[in-house]
Formats: sequence, C-alpha cells, structure tokens
Amino acid sequence: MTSAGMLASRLEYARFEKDRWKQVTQVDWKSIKDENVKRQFKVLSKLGTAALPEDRLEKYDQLQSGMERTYSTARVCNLNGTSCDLSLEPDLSEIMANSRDPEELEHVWLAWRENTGKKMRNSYKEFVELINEAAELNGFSDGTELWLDVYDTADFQSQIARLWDQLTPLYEQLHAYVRGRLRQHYGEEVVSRDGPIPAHLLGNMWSQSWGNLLDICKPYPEKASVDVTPQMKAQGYTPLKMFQMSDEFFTSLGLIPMTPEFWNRSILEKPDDGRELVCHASAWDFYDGKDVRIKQCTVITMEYFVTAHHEMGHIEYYLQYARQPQVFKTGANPGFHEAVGDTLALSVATPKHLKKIGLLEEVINDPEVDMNFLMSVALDKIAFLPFGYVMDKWRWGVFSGDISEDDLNCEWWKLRLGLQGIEPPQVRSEMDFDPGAKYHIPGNVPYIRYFVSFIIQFQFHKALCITANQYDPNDRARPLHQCDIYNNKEAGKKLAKMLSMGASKPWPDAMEAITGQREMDATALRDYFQPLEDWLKRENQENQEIIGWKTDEPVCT
Ligand SMILES: C=C(C[SeH])C(=O)N1CCC[C@H]1C(=O)O
Ligand SMILES: [Zn+2]
Repeated sequence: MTSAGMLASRLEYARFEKDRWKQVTQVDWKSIKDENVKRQFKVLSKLGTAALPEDRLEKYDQLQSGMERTYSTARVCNLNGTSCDLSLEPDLSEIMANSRDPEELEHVWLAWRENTGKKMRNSYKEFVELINEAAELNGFSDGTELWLDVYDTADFQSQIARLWDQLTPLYEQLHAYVRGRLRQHYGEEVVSRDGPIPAHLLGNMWSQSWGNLLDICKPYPEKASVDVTPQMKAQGYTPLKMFQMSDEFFTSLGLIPMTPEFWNRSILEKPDDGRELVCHASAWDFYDGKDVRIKQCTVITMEYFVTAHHEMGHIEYYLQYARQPQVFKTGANPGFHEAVGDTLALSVATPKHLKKIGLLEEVINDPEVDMNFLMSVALDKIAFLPFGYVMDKWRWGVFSGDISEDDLNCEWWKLRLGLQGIEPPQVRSEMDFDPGAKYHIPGNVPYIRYFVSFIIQFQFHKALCITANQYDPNDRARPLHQCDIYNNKEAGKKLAKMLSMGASKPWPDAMEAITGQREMDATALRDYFQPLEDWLKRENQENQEIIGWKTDEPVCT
C-alpha cells in the first residue's frame, strides 16, 4: 500500500473512531451496573490521536512516517569507506556485537546517529507539539498523561522510580564488573577505573543489552558458555526452524499452536528482493482469531532465537484473548504483552533446556558453568533496566515541558550518564539528536512497557516454576535460574488463564491470576540473580573495583 493510501485509510479509520466516540459520550455509561459493559465503555471513551482535527492528524502521520522512513532507509559507510550501503540489520548490529576494534565501533556508532537521529530533530519537535495537542483534546494535561492512562495506576511513575531504586545496587555491581573486564580488554586509556563506560564498547548500538560481551565478561572463561549460536549454525538452523522450535515450546505447555495463516503470511527473514522493510521485529494481530503474523529479519544467533520467543509471546496472547470483545483484545497492560514470550525464554535459555533440544552436548553440573549462564542473562536483563527507564523518563520530560526543546540531546545524555553510567565516544551537542537513533522514538512506541516486562516476567517465571515444581524457595538444589517449565501443562494452564483475560479486568487482577500478587515487585528478579549478586560483590571487592561512576566529565555541550 502506498503511503498516500495508508494515510487515506488512517484518516478514514480516525473518522470511524471519532463517530463511535461521539456516540459513547452521549451515553451515561458510568452508571451502568454491569462491570464488564462499563469497562468496555470506559475504554471507548478515550479517543487518542484521532481527536486531532484532520489536517493536524495528517501532519502527525506525515511526520511519523517521515521519521520512520529516515530510520529504516539509513545506510552508512564502513570504517575504511570501501562500502557505503551498510544497513542496521544485519550489518551494523553485527559489527556492534562482534567487533573489538574501538575505532571501528566508534565510527559505526557516530555514523548511524549522523544518518538517523540528526536528520529527525526538527520533525520530532513538531511531532511532540501534536502529541500534546491530541492529549489535551482527550482531557489530559500532556502526552505523558495520555501515554500512562493505559496503566490505570495513580502513582505509576513513582512505582517505577521505587522499583529502579530497589535494583540500582545490583546494576551498580554489574556495571563495575563489566567496566573492569572492558578495562582489562581495552586498557585504561580506553576504559577508566571510575568513570562511565564508553557506550560504543557495550556490544549493542544503543548499549541497551550487553549480552554480546559474554566472551569478555564470562566469570569463568575456561568453562562452557551458553551462547549456542555456533551449535545453531552447525546444525543448519533456519529462521523457520527457530520459530517451529518456539511453537513447540508453547504447545508443550498446552498453549495454542501457531495457525496456518501465521506460517503462510509471516515474514521471518529479511527479503532479498530489495523491498524496503522496517526490520525491527514486530507481531501483528488481524483480529479474526487466525490471521496473526510476525515480521522479523532473523539472523541465526541465540539472541534472535530468544527474540523469536518474545514475538511468539505476542502471537500466543492474540490467540488466547481472541474471544474477548474487541476493546479487550489487548494486554492487561502493555508490559504484560512484552513479558509473555520473555517469561518462556527464561526456561528456553537454561543449559538444562538447551540440552533437551540438542543445542548443548551435556549439562555439566558445575557451579562455574552456572555462573557463566547467570552472567549471560544479567548482561541482557539487568543491563537493560536503566535503558528501559531512560527511554520514557526522557519522553515524559519532553512531553511535560520539564525538558526544553533546546536541551533535547543534552538532557538525554544527562539521563544516560546518571542512570546507565555510560558516555558517548565523543562529546555530543544540540546539533545531534541521539534519541532518534533508536527505533521506538521515530516509531513513537512507548518504552516503559519493556521495563515493566523485565520486572513482571520474573514474577511470572517464579510463580510458574513453583507450579511446575521446578523451584522451591527452601530448596537450594532447585534455584530459580535453573527452572525450565517445558512440557508442564499445569503451568501452561495458569498462564493461559491470565492470557485469555486480555484487558477485560484491571491488570492487578491478571497479575493475581498467575502470581497471587497484585503489584509489580522486584523481589523475584533479585531472587533469580542472588547467586550472581553475591559473586559480583566478592569479585568486585577482590579486584578493588570502584562501585558507581564519576559524572563530572562533560558528555554534551
Ligand atoms: C522485540 C521488540 C519488538 Se515488541 C522490541 O522492540 N524490544 C524487545 C526488547 C526491548 C525492545 C527493543 O528491541 O528495544
Ligand atoms: Zn514485544
């Protein structure tokens, strides 16, 4: 469909939404006795960006599709300039993951931002005005209030702040350890003893997950690591096989199998016919209970094997709530939708499970191999937390006006430095717009959902592992991080019960259906990583690593 065609259908749908909204506002729905019907009206009483006058909605769509096009068509040159059509997936992501040449990493890091964020700065400023205009037309003060309404939680931002405060000590231990290993690898000239970590050395274009540093950060380098990418390649894994394996895990729990439409209509690898594609992985629901799809430019790596489970989690949720009324065909809250696949992936990634599926020769019952595994999970999950927070803490500040449009980039780096303890390879300025280098900013996808997911997935995992008799808080022989719920129908039944609710009840009810709790709680995450946290404290003490980082060096002027 052409962008003009997409725009026309967007406007047509906005007219439909506005007519429906007008009808709803004429009903005294708040006095309806039936809780389920009242909840449906409450959802329909919110209009979102369709509240904008058509000319402003057209501008909103044009700005967003322009920024997304800039992002998805960006190409950069390699370090020596011999090739200038490197795309993010797979070329630049592969370099950021595997290169150990600081000069090459710095070049790619800077070039990507030069060709994406920097080109979006003015569009984004205008875009923010339209988001706030839409918010006000919905009776909200700004875009932040509009975005957080879906959580229906009065003190949501302070709950997030409290969760981060609880997890900061664990993050600081991991940060100190990783900085120490990077300093050993690159030398003190490149990585200091007490400063922030250079962002381009962390194995990821946005420093959001550090799992690609396992070779440098493995606690016991001589022992097996659990990155089974080599085995996947040796066994001739294809993108299709990766998704079939994921489907098999879901059905082993008694969950709904992928549909024929899914297998016939999904795009599981980057097309080689020159079609431009937004390669960022995504899942799609066509709301008929059968036509569900994934779009993913899959590469044969363990990282993408885990991402496949993440996306399949969205698909399973779509299938489970397919019989709900239309307005309830979504997650209990956006964090729930992001947590489903990741919860199952916590079982899939265990050495025990990788052996079951033939990707690990043997599971050595060796505490050092175990620590290598825990480190691999922490490099993804713990490292991610402050990034997940920064992405929307910055946007909440921009929408509310706490962050002025003249300070967009330096306020971004103030948060990146303060919460993540990272610094850019070169001092940045307000001529740059580094937030635009991350898909979810031009794509206008809220991000706190991933922070919420990384907390609640451990609550779900802990509850399902107890149900599957794979974890007993009082039995050190069965620690949480070794749990694999594969094949357990009881755990699957408990998960399906929550998934089938969709958004028909407030999210604490859905949380209670699985965990017995009614709020987000970081205790399960801390329980999971306790053995590693103890090890990190000892290791950092022995190596006299400094915990925390200096923030006096300028990162943006
Ligand atoms: C996989 C998806 C699509 Se819903 C994603 O955007 N994620 C999953 C983890 C965090 C975030 C990212 O890639 O930045
Ligand atoms: Zn997702």
